[in-house]
This record gives sequence, structure tokens and C-alpha cells, in this order.
Amino acid sequence: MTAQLEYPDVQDSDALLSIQGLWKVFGPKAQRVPRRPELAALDRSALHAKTGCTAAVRDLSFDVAPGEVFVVMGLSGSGKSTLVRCLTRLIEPTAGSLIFEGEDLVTADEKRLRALRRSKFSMVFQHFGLLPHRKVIDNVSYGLEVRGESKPDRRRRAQEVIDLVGLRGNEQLYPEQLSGGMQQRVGLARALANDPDVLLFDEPFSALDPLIRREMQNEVGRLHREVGKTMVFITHDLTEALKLGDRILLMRDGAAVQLGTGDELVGAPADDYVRDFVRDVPRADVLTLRWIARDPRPDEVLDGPELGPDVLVREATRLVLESDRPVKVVEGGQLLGVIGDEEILAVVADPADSHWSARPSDRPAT
Ligand SMILES: Nc1ncnc2c1ncn2[C@@H]1O[C@H](COP(=O)(O)OP(=O)(O)OP(=O)(O)O)[C@@H](O)[C@H]1O
Repeated sequence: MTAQLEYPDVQDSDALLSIQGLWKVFGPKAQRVPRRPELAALDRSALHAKTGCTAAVRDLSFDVAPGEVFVVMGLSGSGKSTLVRCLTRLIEPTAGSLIFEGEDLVTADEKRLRALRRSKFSMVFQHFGLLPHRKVIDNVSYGLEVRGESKPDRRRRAQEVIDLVGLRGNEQLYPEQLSGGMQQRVGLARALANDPDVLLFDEPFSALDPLIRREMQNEVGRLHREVGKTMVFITHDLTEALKLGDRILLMRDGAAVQLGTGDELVGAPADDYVRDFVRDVPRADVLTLRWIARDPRPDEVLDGPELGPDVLVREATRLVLESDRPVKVVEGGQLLGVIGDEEILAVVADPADSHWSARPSDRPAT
């Protein structure tokens, strides 16, 4: 018998932010929609026809773990921006609770909210939101100024984060003198200057051209490794979501379609909508060996090479194909399964293969 493949679940850790039953409904008498099951059950167009309301966020519940990069993904109009604005009540939720470090933000008064927004959360916007008449250094230190910090402290901290995002030497320039990518670095530095607990990103790189965009994604990955902040990152770009997200919430019409790690979305799409969404993802770059390991057959000799379950299929391909014995997938000394040419080729040879949905279970192989 092989051991049960354990799948890492970030939700097991204590949540920093816990969202329960969150709704945002725009329109007349919005409150009635979440309260009345017959209205709550209506789809987007039926709800609009009957009530004139739009449910931009529909009964969402999820936890964000400390240090996690939590990506919210969905097509235009799926409710991502509304959701992220509800998290700090820049948009007032219609129903639900928002527990941050044990405190329900829904019942916090305006003064408390302002304090939290200033010290615990920072937002990075798509269009940078920089102050055009202020130099880079003054844009970066703006939040510290609002917080009443002394000028030398502000300067010191601003310089620190300017260095961190690679903007040294540009302190005295104005935003219009910078490229889009550089401006977004200023946005990042400004968000980091406050030393928030949570960074909220609302499609921060959509206005950038593809090369700069990739560079900025790498930059966020690096910053996350260096400063370890919790991040909630909104994007409509699946590649970006897979690259950055520890977990991804896929939204459609305000509701959650699936919440999982990138390899869960790709390996076990919850429905046809998700399957379609991830259809063109190169599976070998996302799926790990735990997804394709199988039980050894009785006649197989188990003296082949060993790999860990979190190795990407792409990284294991050569070794598996060159080995004349099945490769053993081993974790902590335990054999989880084996992989032969057949398992590898099913992923590598046909990236859009529907192999995964054919599995009897929606979990990685045991
Ligand atoms: N102030 C508002 N009044 C009425 N409807 C709104 C309002 N703000 C958003 N909506 C609607 O809520 C839905 C979700 O919008 P939202 O902007 O949150 O989506 P999104 O996924 O962020 O889209 P995009 O990527 O285009 O910004 C849309 O149908 C939108 O028209």
C-alpha cells in the first residue's frame, strides 16, 4: 500500500483575515437580497430584472492566512474590485462579517477604520494613484506624513523602501518623468512605507506592457520573499495568478467558483467554467508529481530514482523518461507512489488533455 498523499492546505493555519457570508449588492433596497433566499438564489439577470439590483459580491466566505499571497481572479465585472474595496470598507458590504486579527471590521466605527486603513492595510492601484506634483520621495513618504511621523523618520523609511523596490537614484524625479513600470514601483514603495500587515493589489500591472508586467510580477514575488507580507492580489490574468498566488479564488458574477492552489484549479477544476478557464495552461509547469503518482504494480521493481511530491512535472520529465525503472515519489521516507513514462507523457504530450477530469476523485492520486 502506498501512503495517503497529503495535500497542503493553507486554510489550516490561523487566519489573519476571515471573510464570512460577504455580500455587496448595488441597487434599491439592497439589504433584502441577502436576507431573502428566493432573491439570493436568483442569477445575475433574473435578480436585476426582478429587483433592479446587482450582486457584485455574493455570499463569499474565505480565510487569508498570515504571509499568504491570496489571489482573486475573474473576468471583468466578476466583482474583484468590489470585493477588495469591501475588505477595508471603502465600499460598505451589504451583509457578512470581516474579521481581521480577531476584530470584526463591519462593526468598527469610522475613526477606527481610518486608523486601520492607515496602519494595517495598504493598497496598490492599477493607475498608480501618485500625486503628480510631488517628487518620488514625497509620494513614498506621504502616508507617513499623514500619520504624523517626523521628517527625518519619514525620509529614512522612504529611502529604505525606495531602495527595496529598486528606485534608488530617482528620489527627486516627478511621476511624469518615470515610465509606467517605475511609477508602479513608486506605488509599491508607498504601500510598503507604512509597514502594513496586508497589501491589497487591485490589478496593479494591467496598464503595463507585457515585459514590464513580467518584471513587476517577479518584483512582487521577490518582495514577498523578502518582507513576507500578506497580500491580496486582484487580477484577471491567469498566468499572473498562477505565478503569484499561494491560493486563488476564482470569481464569476460575484460568487466563488473555486478556491484552491494553482495546481488544484488546473488539476481538479470544480466545473466546466474553471476547466475552460485553465484550458491553455501548460500543465507540466503547474502540476506537481503528487498529482500524477500512481500505486506501483505488483511486478514493478522499486529501485528507481526518487523525487519529492512537490517537484513540477516539467522538472521531472527528463529523469522519468531516461530512467528504465519507475521513479519513486517519496516524502519523509514514505513511498507515495510511482511515475513512469505514461504518467509524464499524459501531461507533457497534450497540455489541454482532459485526463484529470477523468479521475474518479477530485483530489491528487493516492
Ligand atoms: N457603484 C456601482 N453601482 C452599481 N453597480 C456596480 C457598482 N460598482 C460595480 N458595480 C457592478 O458590480 C459588478 C462587479 O463590478 P467590479 O468592478 O467589482 O468587477 P471587476 O471584476 O473588478 O471588474 P473589472 O476587472 O472590469 O474592474 C459589475 O456588474 C459592475 O457593473
